[in-house]
Amino acid sequence: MRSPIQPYLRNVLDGIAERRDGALADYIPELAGVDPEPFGVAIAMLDGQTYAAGDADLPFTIQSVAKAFTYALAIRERGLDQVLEHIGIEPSGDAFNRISVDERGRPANPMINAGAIATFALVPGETAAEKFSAVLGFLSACAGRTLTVDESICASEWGAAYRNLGIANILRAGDALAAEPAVAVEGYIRQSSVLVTTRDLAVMGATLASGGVQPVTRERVIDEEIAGHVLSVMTTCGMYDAAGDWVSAVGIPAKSGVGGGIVGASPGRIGLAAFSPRLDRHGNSVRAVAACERLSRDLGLHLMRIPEVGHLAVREAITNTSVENDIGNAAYFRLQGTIDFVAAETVVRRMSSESVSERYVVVDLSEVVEAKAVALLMLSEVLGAFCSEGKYLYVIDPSGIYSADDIDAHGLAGRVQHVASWQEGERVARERTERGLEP
Ligand SMILES: NC(=O)CC[C@H](N)C(=O)O
Repeated sequence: MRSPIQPYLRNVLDGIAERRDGALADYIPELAGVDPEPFGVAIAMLDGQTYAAGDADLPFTIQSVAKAFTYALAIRERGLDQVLEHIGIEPSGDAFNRISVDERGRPANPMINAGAIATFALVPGETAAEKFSAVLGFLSACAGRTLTVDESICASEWGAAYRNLGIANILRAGDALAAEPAVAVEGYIRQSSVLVTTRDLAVMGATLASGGVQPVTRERVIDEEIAGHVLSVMTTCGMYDAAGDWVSAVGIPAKSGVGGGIVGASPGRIGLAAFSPRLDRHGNSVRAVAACERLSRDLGLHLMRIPEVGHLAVREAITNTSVENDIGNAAYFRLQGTIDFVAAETVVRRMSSESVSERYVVVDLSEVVEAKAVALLMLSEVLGAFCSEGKYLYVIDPSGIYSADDIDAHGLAGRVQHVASWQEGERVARERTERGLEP
């Protein structure tokens, strides 16, 4: 059977393709000559499956989309504190090519040119080539294939790099650039000239969306903490002076480039990308912005419009049964899904609201996908209270959601037992009772 997703993406393109407003970036001579018509869109699931339509496999220069990834690399190599010493994380409200520095002389954020040049300077290596090779290696690791450079666009931008060299010189004069201006700008321009496809960008977005694991190679390229930080800065600064519009209309951490590409990373969900060369006055692709807006709306990806699923956390609860059930008069709580704070609140409210008359309490976690630390803490509190009432506690936990270590850490060692099934719980409970053991 054919997946409905590919035709859907085709439909997204068809609805936007007639838009021809916007203009090519012309301050880079070679970019002014690219074909303005291509239009591609792609999404990548966190297991590496991709869906694409239009010109999604056509290569174009990554330009400023690289900034988000080089920033991740610099943090991985230097640590967040050192990177924050050099580059702020406040939206500048200015165009991407302005010398936006804060009162400490740091570039306002890493997503504008000033901040990206300072970020590139922090990448390990002495020369532009050494630093660039680390960047190319990282971009390739995120894309899951070896990326290359468009040499003619690179040379063209380097030949007209007056503004970026000016920015770098001012940063260096203010002690805010950790390399010689020419080294930082040369490497930064090479990084901007890396060729990617829309599909590559979607996969790279998925790498950030998954918390740092490349979905195809399964390589962990950055820590979850770093991924979360980068996504935050993309949310507030990734679309330059259109960030406010972007967050309200699309609500997905993203980064655009003057090559016409936009990468988006919907945390824990998907990576997405769109590409078309004509740009709006902010330097963001007109059609790619429109495509991302449509995807966000149709696929329900807006960060501020998360469906509330916590109320489904308790799938089944059997308490205060007068009849003997399978496990000899046990209370049974079957949980499901991802248990975060909101879900755990429904669980503990349910467990503690009624006085549970049964002597055995079974908590079945076999359909729980993940439990956050706060959820285990809350569950442990309630189980601890059951314990003090003299109940026997059993956990069915085939995928190790509530490990022996967690149980220990919450002071319930020896009081909560893992069992494979209801039946095993009953057997263990009977044996203990027969041997006169306390719960
Ligand atoms: N916004 C962008 O994509 C700008 C990148 C481009 N290489 C520049 O520095 O001007």
